[in-house]
Amino acid sequence: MPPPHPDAPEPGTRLGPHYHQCFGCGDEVEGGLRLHAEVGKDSTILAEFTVTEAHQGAPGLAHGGLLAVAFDEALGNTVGQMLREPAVTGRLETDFLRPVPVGSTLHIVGKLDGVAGRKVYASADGRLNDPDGPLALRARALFVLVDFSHFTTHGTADPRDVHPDINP
Ligand SMILES: CCCCC/C=C\C/C=C\C/C=C\C/C=C\CCCC(=O)SCCNC(=O)CCNC(=O)[C@H](O)C(C)(C)COP(=O)(O)OP(=O)(O)OC[C@H]1O[C@@H](n2cnc3c(N)ncnc32)[C@H](O)[C@@H]1OP(=O)(O)O
Repeated sequence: MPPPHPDAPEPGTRLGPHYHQCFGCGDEVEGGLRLHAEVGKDSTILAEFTVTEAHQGAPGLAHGGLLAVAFDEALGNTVGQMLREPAVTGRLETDFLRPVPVGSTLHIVGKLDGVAGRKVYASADGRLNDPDGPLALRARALFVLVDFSHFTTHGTADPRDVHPDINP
């Protein structure tokens, strides 16, 4: 494991949206997850997602795909904040261990597991309603480090922006 980047934010730092229209963390998206995140101890990212009626798959229960979005977001944040390099999800694997009811808050802890060239391995646990609550989901992901041109070539990011819309 490489150490965190020297510019990685300190434990306790609250992290704003990395992009205001991001479905996972953006504050301008109707029905988005509005995931809140902060830096935890030992290079972890702590994220919270409260399930609303907009996130249902069955009556009163969260949709599994949306829960996977929360993990994609928390894991992407873990990789981006700790390595301070742009990366995209190559693979995301999610174990759904307990139903997640509307109104509950998932407490997600993301951590880096390893780096091999451009491949970054990360994993996260999600607990119900309390950081020590019952384990509801577990996810593992492979992110691939990319140049910022990935977002200007394939998306609509402005090539003049060296840094995308990232807070802080
Ligand atoms: C400018 C400064 C910026 C600083 C940034 C700082 C801070 C950022 C902070 C915070 C960010 C916060 C939050 C982020 C939040 C959310 C995250 C959401 C992320 C997403 O939601 S993002 C959308 C979904 N995502 C995609 O849209 C990807 C589509 N895809 C591709 O764009 C290509 O597919 C790509 C680029 C992945 C690879 O393409 P490529 O041509 O560049 O590289 P290549 O194929 O050679 O792969 C290289 C090595 O990865 C292995 N590999 C690749 N894919 C694999 C797989 N699936 N399974 C197993 N291994 C895989 C290969 O096997 C090879 O391994 P090896 O080196 O060992 O041969």
